Amino acid sequence: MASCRRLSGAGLREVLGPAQGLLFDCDGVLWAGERAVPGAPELLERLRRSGKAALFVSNNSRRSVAELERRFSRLGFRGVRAEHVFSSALCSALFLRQRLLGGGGGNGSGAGRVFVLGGEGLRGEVRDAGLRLAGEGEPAPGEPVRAVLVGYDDQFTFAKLAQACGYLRDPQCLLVATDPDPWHPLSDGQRTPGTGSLTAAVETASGRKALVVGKPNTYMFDCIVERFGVDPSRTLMVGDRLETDILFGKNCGLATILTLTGVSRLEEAQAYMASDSAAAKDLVPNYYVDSIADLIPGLDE
Ligand SMILES: Cc1ncc(COP(=O)(O)O)c(C=O)c1O
Ligand SMILES: [Mg+2]
Repeated sequence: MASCRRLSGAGLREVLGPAQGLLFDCDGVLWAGERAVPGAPELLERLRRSGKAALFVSNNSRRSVAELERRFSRLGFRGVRAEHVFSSALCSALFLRQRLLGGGGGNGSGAGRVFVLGGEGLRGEVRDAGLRLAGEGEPAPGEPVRAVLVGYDDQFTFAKLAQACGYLRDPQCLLVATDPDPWHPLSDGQRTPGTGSLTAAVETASGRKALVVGKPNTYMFDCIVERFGVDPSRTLMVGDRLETDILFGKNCGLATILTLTGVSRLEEAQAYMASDSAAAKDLVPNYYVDSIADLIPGLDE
């Protein structure tokens, strides 16, 4: 059972030594806004030197993985390539390709279109997966919209909501959401709405329930396993949000580490641990650290 133990001293080597690799959430773990967490770039460098894999799983659907690769580099993380990054934008596009094209490639003709609530980063991933977007390209009379994809859309409007609901009257039209995140912290202590809040609006207005691709759903891990041979028993999940990252780790059979540089507080993890509910226990991390820089002493020189 998860025990929410501080990871320090000899415990660091005990836990990191046998690990083949680590999965890192991004926002709140590696960086906050435009600022890298102090020591995080050095940790990744040390992991590389120790021969341990580092892969990245983010619920942020704003950017394409190509943009995320540039962000890593801009914030001082060296050697992170796009193929190491599994964002909810990329994985939602892969999920839709599987559902609408049966996993095959092609130009998406005949699969119907996808109505995307989201920005250019998300739209680009859907196009790159070989799917066609509603409202783009050659008009094909009568071509149905086969899926509504809800992502982070800072241009969300009543008109778009109404349009999505129109498509969802067709029971064949899928309702898919990139991630369940309700809100995100801003640097001034305020909060900004996340995709989960937009998805709730679409669910309420359409009477449908969305398939949510991002963490805590295990789909991202399925994508990772398909691309890289990952052994869950030798992989650690590091995250800052209990309800997404830590539950994702638990759902995938990974040991989990909560870092306190982001959304969730230690007291919340302790409250879940003290709860009688079995579901609450799934949100308790195995370990916690103040910052991922605290992992550095557990690695060989
Ligand atoms: C729009 C959006 N979605 C999701 C996230 C969460 O991303 P991650 O899973 O990397 O913490 C953020 C973080 O700031 C965000 O701004
Ligand atoms: Mg995070």
